[in-house]
Amino acid sequence: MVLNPVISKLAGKLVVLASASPRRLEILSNAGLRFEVVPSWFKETLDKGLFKAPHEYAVETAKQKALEVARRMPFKHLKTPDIVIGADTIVTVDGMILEKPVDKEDAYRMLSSLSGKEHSVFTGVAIVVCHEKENEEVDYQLFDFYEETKVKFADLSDNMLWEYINSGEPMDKAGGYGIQALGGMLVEYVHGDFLNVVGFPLNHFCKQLDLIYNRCTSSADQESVSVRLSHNGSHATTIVTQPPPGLPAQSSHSPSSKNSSSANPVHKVKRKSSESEVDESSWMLVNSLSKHTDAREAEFIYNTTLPLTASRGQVIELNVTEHGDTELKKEDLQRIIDLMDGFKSSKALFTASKMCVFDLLQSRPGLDAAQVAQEIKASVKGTACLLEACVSLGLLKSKQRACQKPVYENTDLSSRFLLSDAPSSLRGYIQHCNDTVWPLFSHLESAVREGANQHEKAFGKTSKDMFQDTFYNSQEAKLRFMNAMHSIAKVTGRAVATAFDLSSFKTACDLGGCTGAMAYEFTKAHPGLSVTVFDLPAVVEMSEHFRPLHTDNRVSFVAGDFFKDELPKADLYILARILHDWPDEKVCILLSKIANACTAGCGLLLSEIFLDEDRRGPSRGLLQALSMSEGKQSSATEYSLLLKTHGFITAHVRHTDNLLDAMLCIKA
Ligand SMILES: Cc1cn([C@H]2C[C@H](O)[C@@H](COP(=O)(O)OP(=O)(O)OP(=O)(O)O)O2)c(=O)[nH]c1=O
Repeated sequence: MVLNPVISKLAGKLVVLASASPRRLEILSNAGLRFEVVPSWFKETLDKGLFKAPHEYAVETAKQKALEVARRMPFKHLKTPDIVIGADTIVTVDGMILEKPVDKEDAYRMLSSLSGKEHSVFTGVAIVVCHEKENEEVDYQLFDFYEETKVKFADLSDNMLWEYINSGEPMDKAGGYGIQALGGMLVEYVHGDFLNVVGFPLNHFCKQLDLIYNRCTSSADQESVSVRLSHNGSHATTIVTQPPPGLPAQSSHSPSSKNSSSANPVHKVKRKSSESEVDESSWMLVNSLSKHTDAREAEFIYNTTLPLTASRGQVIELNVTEHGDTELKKEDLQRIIDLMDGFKSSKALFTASKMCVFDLLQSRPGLDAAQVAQEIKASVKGTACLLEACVSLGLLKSKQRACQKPVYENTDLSSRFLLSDAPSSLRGYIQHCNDTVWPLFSHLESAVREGANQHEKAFGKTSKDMFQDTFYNSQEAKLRFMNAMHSIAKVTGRAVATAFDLSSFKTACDLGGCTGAMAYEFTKAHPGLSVTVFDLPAVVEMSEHFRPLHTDNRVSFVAGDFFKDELPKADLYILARILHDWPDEKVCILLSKIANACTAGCGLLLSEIFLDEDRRGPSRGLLQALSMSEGKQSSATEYSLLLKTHGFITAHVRHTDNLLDAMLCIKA
């Protein structure tokens, strides 16, 4: 192809975009590049004061984003990419660097500082080329560059600014505006690459790829630094050959050049001293990325005492710890054992919970096995085994005085999550897992063979309407199901409710909001918000039982079927754990109804487990899919594209550390 000879060179390679930006995804996929998205976990917290020029900050951040993903993938995704692309966009005005606003006031400050003036938008881009060697070693080559575009804003009145801010558009964009959408109306002129402002300088990127793939024949010719990373042991290895600002550089790079290069972190190893130069002024960035260390938590320490340097193009090899291999094998074995025994642990938890062991030991700590057996009406032998198993799982503690029988009490974990009346009780959901999910999973092989749910085999019912057949077919089953939804919503609700600034919304409607547990979390988190819970009449009539003791009247209930009936009017619709259960046709009906009920600027807050873009995790979401409901599990991008077809623009995506992720979309 003449138009994209370089892009087509990447066909067949595993190209990874280390970015959660939907704009970058769109620009690169529009250019015909095929790639996976693995958003970087690198936190954009480099000290801006340490950089001589703003673009250096953007380039360094882009590098860190790309390297974090390049380093993480062999461990977490068990595959090594061929190329990782990272980018960082910043806006600079009057010597200040503007990134994404943290709230509306911040957006106002940013936009008013841009009003009537010309400013610069810089995007730093890093391309990490990975060469996998024998022994699972990886050489990294790093290429980076930046692009500057000048943008002039018209004079903006306060009214205009606030209307724009209230559209929700500024919040995930550098400088608080999106030139490609409503923000385009604020702009008088653009000098330079427009796509650079949107987040990715495509033209410069193609030129850079051309340099890498067409012009250079050997790595030594290129403006890059190679680093070899070994990941076949318990420690990863890499060394930094070029320090961040403030530390002495080992190799010069021209400040006027838009191409600079460096390579990066990680180590805890023995090095082969013969393969490196020794230099008193050298330094090394050390990151203890041990087998227990998650890259997200890894802490970087500057260690000025290690005399190790490298220059451009030089490959440095470091050894892993001598015991790396042995440790890994032990770990592997343990992992398999944990997987084999996983079902036993689950069932022990379900049984102890069902037999009220945790409630009993909360009210009467210090009982021995015989006393517990008597209370739960079970055999002493069986109870003793169950209690000991719970101790081994960290759910109970046992104490034993000399010559006496052991006595039991709850751990902090069980007091928090396993008591019937704990604020974060998961007992209802655990019971649902025992009574409903467990029987379904015992027919997993049939489910996999048939690609269909196993309700009939597990419960003896046909499942045209799963909810009616399984969850609402008796008063008792309905209460059990509502209890399950209530407990999970109470545990996840706060993280979802506080994921975004919702102050511009006054009324919300929680579709399929069940007992209102999520709705109460939303009203707690947002004092100006009232929430209507919309659910089936059979559910609404029972919702009284779940009403919290202390509440004002900002949560109300309306009975109806969201596929058939008119939806209550609201500024914001909430869909939490709904879409994954329904087939595409039904999802389409529901989203069309929401879209029709929304005027421009209305919000849709979607909360689900978002799969990683490469569908390799999280396992909670992928295991949930095995129950073979008619719906499916999707990634944030897939949800975002789905909602786009219904006229919603994704404003923010949040991967919470809780059980559910969230996405806020605005009706265009
Ligand atoms: C100025 C401007 C920025 N932007 C966006 C591009 C970037 O997505 C964002 C700047 O934030 P970045 O930190 O560069 O990127 P990101 O947080 O969106 O994604 P990641 O860190 O995972 O790579 O601002 C626009 O969409 N339009 C604009 O006009």
